[in-house]
Amino acid sequence: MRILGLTGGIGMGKSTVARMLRRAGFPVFDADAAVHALQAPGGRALPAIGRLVPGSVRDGMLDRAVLRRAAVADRAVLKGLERIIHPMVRQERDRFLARARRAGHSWAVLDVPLLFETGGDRLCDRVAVVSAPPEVQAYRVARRRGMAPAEVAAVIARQMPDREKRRRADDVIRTGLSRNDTMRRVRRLVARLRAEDGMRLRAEGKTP
Ligand SMILES: CC(C)(COP(=O)(O)OP(=O)(O)OC[C@H]1O[C@@H](n2cnc3c(N)ncnc32)[C@H](O)[C@@H]1O)[C@@H](O)C(=O)NCCC(=O)NCCS
Ligand SMILES: Nc1ncnc2c1ncn2[C@@H]1O[C@H](COP(=O)(O)OP(=O)(O)OP(=O)(O)O)[C@@H](O)[C@H]1O
Repeated sequence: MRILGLTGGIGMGKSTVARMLRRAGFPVFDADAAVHALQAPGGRALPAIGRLVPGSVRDGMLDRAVLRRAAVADRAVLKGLERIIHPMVRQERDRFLARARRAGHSWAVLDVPLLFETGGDRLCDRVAVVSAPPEVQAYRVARRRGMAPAEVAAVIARQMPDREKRRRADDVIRTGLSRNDTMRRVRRLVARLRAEDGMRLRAEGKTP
C-alpha cells in the first residue's frame, strides 16, 4: 500500500479535496477530525488540556474558543497543546493505516494540516498540497469560522508558508477557482495515482 499525504494551510480547501478523494473510493485519515474526537466529551486529551489551560474544560466539555484564544496568544500554550495532541494523533493514524492495509487498498490518504511541520511527510510516498491565493484563503477562513482577522493571521503565521509547501509537493491542487475546476484537478490526481499503480504492477511482472 502507498501513502498519499494531503496538506495545505487553513482554509485552502483541503477538506473539500479530501471529501472528493473519499468519494473516489480512497480511505482518508482526517487529522482535524481525530483532534476533535480526542477533545470531545470523554476524549482522551481532555484531562491534560484542562491542566494546561485552566478554565478551558468545564463539566467535561472543552470550550474550543477559549483554548484557541489561549493558544494564539501564547506560543508556550500552543507548544504544550501540540505535545499532548500529536502523539495521540500519530497513534490514531497508525491504526488507520493498519486497517487500510488489511483491507487491501493500494493507496491510503493522510489529510493532515501540519504534515510537513510534524515530519509526517516522511511516511508518504507522495504529497499533494492544496493551495489558493492568499486573499482567497483569508476570505474563506473569515467567512466560515468567524475568526477575528488577527487570529487568522496568527494561525497562518504558525504554519509553513504556502510557497514552501508547494515547493516540497509532488502535486499541487489549486482550489482558487470553481468547485468544478477543483473536481477536475482531483480527477487528474486520481488518474496519476492509478497510473502509478499500473506501472508498479508491470514492474512486478503482474499486468493490471
Ligand atoms: C487550537 C485549536 C483548539 C483550535 O480549534 P478550532 O476549532 O478553532 O480549529 P480546528 O481544530 O478545526 O483547526 C482548524 C485549522 O487550524 C489550523 N491549526 C490547528 N492546530 C494548529 C497548530 N497547532 N499549528 C498551526 N495551525 C493549526 C489547521 O489549519 C487546522 O486545519 C485546535 O486546532 C487544536 O487543538 N490544535 C492543536 C492540535 C493540532 O496541532 N492540530 C493540527 C492537526 S495535527
Ligand atoms: N473551488 C473550491 N475548492 C475548494 N473549496 C472551496 C472552493 N470554493 C469555495 N470553497 C470553500 O472554501 C472553504 C474552505 O475549504 P475547506 O473546508 O475544504 O478548507 P480546509 O483547507 O480544510 O480548511 P481548514 O484548515 O480551515 O479546515 C469551504 O467553505 C469551501 O466550501
